[in-house]
Amino acid sequence: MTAPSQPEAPVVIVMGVSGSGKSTIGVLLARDLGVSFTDADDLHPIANIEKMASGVPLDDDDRRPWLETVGATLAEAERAGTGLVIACSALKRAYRETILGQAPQTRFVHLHGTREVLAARTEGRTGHFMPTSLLDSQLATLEELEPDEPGIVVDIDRPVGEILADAVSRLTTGQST
Ligand SMILES: Nc1ncnc2c1ncn2[C@@H]1O[C@H](COP(=O)(O)OP(=O)(O)OP(=O)(O)O)[C@@H](O)[C@H]1O
Ligand SMILES: O=C(O)[C@H](O)[C@@H](O)[C@H](O)[C@H](O)CO
Repeated sequence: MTAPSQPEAPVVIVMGVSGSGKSTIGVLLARDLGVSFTDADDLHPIANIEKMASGVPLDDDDRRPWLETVGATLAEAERAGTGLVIACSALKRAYRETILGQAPQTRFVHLHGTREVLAARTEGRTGHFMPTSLLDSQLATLEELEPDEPGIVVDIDRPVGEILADAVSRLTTGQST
């Protein structure tokens, strides 16, 4: 499907479960699209970070104010015409709809991988608050990006450069899932 019109400065959420590469790909995607980058992990209330760090998954109530902040941040980028890439898990369709209610031009890049690849990635990093033990809850919560949602699904089982090139090319030609 081809989107009807593409804003010159895109507003994009790089989404997916913990360890899917949102921060890694998001910062590079922002660079290539010529817009700023924000990591939604930096928008979580401290209580949410402490909860995840202690091995307890967030629930809808924990995520609600955070998603409002993410949506408001994207809406401001839309209004100002600056564009923005945000790395944000956006695991459920209802969360994505909340964000679209605030920032309707948002497009999603869903970084998609198997549990095996995801576990290898989270186990391979150090100094991050999110324990690998929460991966199963992240996967159980995830509702994959569907064809009628605005965005693309990108396979993460390949080098960063390939993922990035695929995402840039499909976003800039207006492809959707
Ligand atoms: N394509 C890739 N190939 C190999 N390693 C990768 C790839 N993408 C990301 N990584 C590595 O996987 C780990 C997880 O990536 P990253 O931190 O970007 O994920 P994330 O989705 O932002 O995670 P979280 O949501 O938990 O913060 C990092 O150590 C990163 O360097
Ligand atoms: O919705 C959630 O449960 C959270 O956003 C998590 O996904 C983490 O913040 C992120 O993945 C960092 O590890």
